[in-house]
Amino acid sequence: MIIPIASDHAGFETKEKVKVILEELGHMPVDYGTHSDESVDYPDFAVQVAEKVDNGEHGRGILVCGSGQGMCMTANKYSNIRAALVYDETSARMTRQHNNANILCLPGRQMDPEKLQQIVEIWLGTDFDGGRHERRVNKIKSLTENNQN
Ligand SMILES: O=C(CO)[C@H](O)[C@H](O)[C@H](O)COP(=O)(O)O
Repeated sequence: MIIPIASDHAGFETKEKVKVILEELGHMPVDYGTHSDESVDYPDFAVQVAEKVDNGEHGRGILVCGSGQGMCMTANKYSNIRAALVYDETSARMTRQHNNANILCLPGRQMDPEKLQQIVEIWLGTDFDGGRHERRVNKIKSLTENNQN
C-alpha cells in the first residue's frame, strides 16, 4: 500500500522509524515532511496527508507530532477523515475495528519505541468490523455534512 506520512519537528525522529517499518512490511511510504528537527507548525504537514486521504487518492495515512494531538485535531477537520490518536496495541486495534480510522496519529515524544512496530503492524493489519460500528461511523460523517460552519 502507498502510505502518505508526515510529521512536525517533534515527530520527525519517529516518522523516520515508521518509514523503515512500513518498508519492511512491504508498504511504500510517501514522505510529505518535515525533513529535520527544525521547528515547524504541525497543521502545515497534517493537511498534506489529510488531503490525500480525504480525496480518496490514498486509503490510509500516518501523522506524527509531539503528542499526536495537534495532528489529529487538524486531520479531523476533513469530512472523510477519521484520524485516531494511538499509543498502544489496544488503541491501534480498536480504532480500526470500531472506528475504521484512516489516519494513524502517533505521539513522537511519548512513544515507547518497543511498541512502535507492533502498533503500526496492528493498525495496518486490522479490518473494520462494520455492523453496528458502521452505523455509528456514518453518524459522525453526517455531522460534517449537516454542519457547514
Ligand atoms: O500538537 C502538538 C501538541 O498538541 C504537538 O505535540 C507539537 O508537536 C508540539 O506542540 C510542538 O511543541 P514545541 O514546543 O513547538 O516543540
